[in-house]
Amino acid sequence: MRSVEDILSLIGGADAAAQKCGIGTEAVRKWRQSRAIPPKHWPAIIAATGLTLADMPIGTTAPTLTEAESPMQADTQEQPPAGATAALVLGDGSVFWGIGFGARTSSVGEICFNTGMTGYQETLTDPSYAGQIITFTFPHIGNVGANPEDSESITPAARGLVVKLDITEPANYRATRHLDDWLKSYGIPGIAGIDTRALTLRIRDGGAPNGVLAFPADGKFDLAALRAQAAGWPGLEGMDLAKDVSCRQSYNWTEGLWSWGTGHDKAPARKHKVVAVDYGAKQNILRCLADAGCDVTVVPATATAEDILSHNPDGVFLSNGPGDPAATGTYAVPAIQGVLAAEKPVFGICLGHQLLALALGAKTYKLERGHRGANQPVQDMATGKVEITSQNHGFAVDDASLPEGVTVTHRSLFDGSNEGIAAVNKRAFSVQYHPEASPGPSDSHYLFHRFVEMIEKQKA
Ligand SMILES: NC(=O)CC[C@H](N)C(=O)O
Repeated sequence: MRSVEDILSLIGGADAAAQKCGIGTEAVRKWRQSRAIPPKHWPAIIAATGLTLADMPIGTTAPTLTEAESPMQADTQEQPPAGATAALVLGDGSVFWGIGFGARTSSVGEICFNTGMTGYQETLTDPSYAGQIITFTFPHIGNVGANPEDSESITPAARGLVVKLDITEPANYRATRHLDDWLKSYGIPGIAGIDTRALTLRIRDGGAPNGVLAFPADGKFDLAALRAQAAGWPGLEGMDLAKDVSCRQSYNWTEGLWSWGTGHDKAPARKHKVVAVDYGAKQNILRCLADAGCDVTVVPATATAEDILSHNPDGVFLSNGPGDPAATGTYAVPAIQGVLAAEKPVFGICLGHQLLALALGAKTYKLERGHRGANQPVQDMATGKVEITSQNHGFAVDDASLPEGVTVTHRSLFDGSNEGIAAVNKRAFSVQYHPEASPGPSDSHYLFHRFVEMIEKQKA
């Protein structure tokens, strides 16, 4: 990172800088005072100096955005500012200009934010992000590159990423690729130089907007068309995406958890037959099940109760996945009801939790703002203990709709929403958060053992 003074001298002084950025010298005085240059001016500075995003002075204290300074104001300009190569265009017409990376293409989806400080590769490959463009609030994205071991799926489902700083050269011994190169190979576009703090505040206050991330190969932006595309996207509500990201055929899972030195271990003795319904399963869930002694057969999202029961499972696992649970429920609910009627122990995570709730007769709804990050506190209602959890969901189970015999086992300490249920007279439970979090807190690993204990009791 360069200092403001350094940059001003490269440009030829405060007056030249003010002119290049189309602002007054008073504004440049503010840069000096705060020792930071607001991101909206970075493209012009980069164009004038040949520096990179990594050189931009971000300051040591978080800047307070006043109305006048808000990048949202400046970024509604119709022409790309000097140096801008990509744009994030929201359904309400606002435009954030920035610098593109990854694949030169454009994609449309819901713009959400994730507050995790680690695990961008796991996040980008979590199939539950299908249909979404992820804003990372943590600024150092790309610093550990990408590697073949940390993916949660074979093909990433996220539609794009929005970051503050340019992605740097990887600095980690496990890195085998630069994140930019990795993104290109999967056709995922990214945009840097965005004031992610301002964008996140906007999502927090106004809900997750739909938008287009455009990084056109020819450098041309048809804003009217991009605005129409963003506004015309139907949104995640009512959208079934699980069957798009699910496996097409059943298969057996054998890999265990990752450890230093040995990588992904082979799973220990497999004592219980578990069928995992793949609505977009994160692979570390399958590893956790295998590690807990389960012989896992993964079946497609559209598997019927008959298909599932034909494997003669000791227990059935319902995976996480993208989209609106109510939409996926049209085929998943009858299958889960059939499994419950056969009195098989059931464990669900995230979308699997929502689908179990629907199968038990409850309802789900879209959260005003989703939970996405690795530091989400959840209370276990039975013990009063607080778990720090990893989460990624935009829908939730409506407590008020839970039928008799279904209890709330966990609750979010952020907004009080439902984080877990158990069906008292059936061997079925589920959580909204991700106990397999990789990387992330491991407070909730006990849930995999709870599932195995449930299976053992049923077998005894
Ligand atoms: N991670 C998940 O399984 C997400 C579930 C669901 N698609 C939601 O957003 O709430």
